[in-house]
Amino acid sequence: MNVTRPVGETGRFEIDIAEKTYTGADGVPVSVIRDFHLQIKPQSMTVLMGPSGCGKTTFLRVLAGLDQSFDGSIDMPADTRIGFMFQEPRLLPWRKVRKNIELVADEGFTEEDMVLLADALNIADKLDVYPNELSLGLARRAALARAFATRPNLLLLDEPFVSLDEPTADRLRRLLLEVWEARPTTAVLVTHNPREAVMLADELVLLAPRPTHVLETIPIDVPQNERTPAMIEEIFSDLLKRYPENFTG
Ligand SMILES: Nc1ncnc2c1ncn2[C@@H]1O[C@H](COP(=O)(O)OP(=O)(O)OP(=O)(O)O)[C@@H](O)[C@H]1O
Repeated sequence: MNVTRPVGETGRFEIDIAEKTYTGADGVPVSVIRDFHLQIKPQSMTVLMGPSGCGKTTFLRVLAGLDQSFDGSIDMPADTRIGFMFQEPRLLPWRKVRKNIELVADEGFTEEDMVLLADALNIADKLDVYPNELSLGLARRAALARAFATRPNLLLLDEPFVSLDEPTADRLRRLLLEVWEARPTTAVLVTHNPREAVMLADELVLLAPRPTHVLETIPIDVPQNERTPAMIEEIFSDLLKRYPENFTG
């Protein structure tokens, strides 16, 4: 494997994965990512959409540095701190929510920061309970608080709102936007939900089936906080016409 991380040379996030393979149970290598090139704009929200099993989680893990066995290079600013919100909240069940957040928080994270973050995510009254007392929606909020407490400049979110009822998912998307807009962070989010993608993305990236690569990068220029439900529907219908295979109603 040839992994290079020329950290901080460009000040941008520049991803160039020639190939990422897994070895199957039969010992045969399976290519999951191939010829994947993507530039992520600092402080933007990049949303990745692609077919099931195409390699989205694998890509996030490679980007986070959790998986370093690939051919290619990933260039990002030297001081990049990465926050990762996994599909499952992954809170430590034997620690109260507050402790889960404190354990990963950045050094300068104060009680005042904790209160501000908990207020922003509407979990102020849940800080002193254990994770197994939380609904999935609340656990996701706690996981989001934990991700932001690291004060990441690169926040990776793997289907953060999947398996939630729509009103809860919608509230959480708005909370994510509020917290993200308040502390500009480069974010990369994976979703299967096209309306969610249109609501959140500055750049919407369509991915090919496995071995995955970028099919299309679609900028959405209207600021997220100006996107009304009608506008989201309009952008969605337009994309449905232009990319019928990638967007389904
Ligand atoms: N550790 C592993 N070893 C072998 N194969 C793996 C491993 N992890 C994932 N895979 C395979 O790699 C492919 C891509 O998996 P990945 O989880 O990255 O896809 P995904 O696009 O995130 O999927 P989904 O849309 O279902 O969340 C799948 O075929 C999966 O079975």
